[in-house]
Amino acid sequence: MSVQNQRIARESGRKPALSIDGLIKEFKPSRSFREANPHLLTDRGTVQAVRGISLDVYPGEVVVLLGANGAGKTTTLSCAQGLQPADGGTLQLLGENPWGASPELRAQVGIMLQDGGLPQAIHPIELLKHIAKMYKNPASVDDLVQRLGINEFNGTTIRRLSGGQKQRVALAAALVGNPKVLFLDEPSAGLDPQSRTVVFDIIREQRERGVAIVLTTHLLDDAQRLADYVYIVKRGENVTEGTVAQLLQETNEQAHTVSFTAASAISLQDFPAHLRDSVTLTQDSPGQYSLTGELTPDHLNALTTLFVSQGIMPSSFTLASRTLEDVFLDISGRDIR
Ligand SMILES: Nc1ncnc2c1ncn2[C@@H]1O[C@H](COP(=O)(O)OP(=O)(O)OP(=O)(O)O)[C@@H](O)[C@H]1O
Repeated sequence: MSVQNQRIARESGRKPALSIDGLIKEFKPSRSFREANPHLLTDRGTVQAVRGISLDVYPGEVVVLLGANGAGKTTTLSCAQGLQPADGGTLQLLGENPWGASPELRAQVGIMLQDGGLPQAIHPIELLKHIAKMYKNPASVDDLVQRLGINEFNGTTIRRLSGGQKQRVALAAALVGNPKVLFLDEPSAGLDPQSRTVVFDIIREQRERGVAIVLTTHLLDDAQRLADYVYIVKRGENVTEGTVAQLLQETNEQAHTVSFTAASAISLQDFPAHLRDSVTLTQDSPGQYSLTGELTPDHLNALTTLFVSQGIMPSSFTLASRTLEDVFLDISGRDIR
């Protein structure tokens, strides 16, 4: 499905819970930054951290915003949450401009920040009960505490909690008000596998309830598992968008990887000449190989024929198609900037 058709399917007569159109956000950089990067400055001496990002989030879907460090994700979400004013473009959160939004609107929005943003000197359950009192129809604090295993560490103040424990409290705090829109900044960062599974289940339940969820993450495996729709941004601009299936299909339908472990040295020269062009063979670590590219059954046949002729029994052999991580690295570049 094309991006346009995908958009129509998502809209289907509904209004987005969050709509961002052409967001611009500028910062006044430090003097040293200005001197080192004059080419990045606007006429006003500012730097544009966000240069026209647009995105929509509909009720009952998980939208994942992906981008390298500094791409503008946090700035975009912070404008969408009404924490900073935009310098251009339009934002609508549940029909209102989030900057200067009414308390009624704020009560319908749950925010889980990257650094927790929680008061430090209080115990977790006391904090959650306190937050619950601010809402007319709060969620059950007991349920959240039980689901997220908060009892285990309630004897400790927030300041002394581990990173993963703080994350769990921050998620509970974002959910206490039964929000219609949920912002999750790196919700699974630092979580152990058990907590990660619980957090994923909770996110999916919120989606089933019709909550509009927007999240950022650098864990692309998590993004692939959770996302109904993905936006990829780079240097403050949209680069591409779509469902995970659509992004995988559009970028390179044919690409697969065979990973295998072989005790003997193997080279592409061992393959029939007509099968060498469309693939690459790399040795990722001693004896661990990846054959990547437009693989056909002939490539698999050539590989197993090679195993037979050289008496190799691979200790592992995996065929995988491209992942969201491959798409992201192709789009955002593989180098650190
Ligand atoms: N208050 C600020 N003053 C100056 N520059 C800022 C400010 N906030 C953000 N920036 C700059 O804006 C750009 C975008 O930052 P932002 O935090 O939105 O990126 P991000 O995509 O969330 O990155 P990360 O993945 O590292 O969290 C960066 O270059 C950052 O240095």
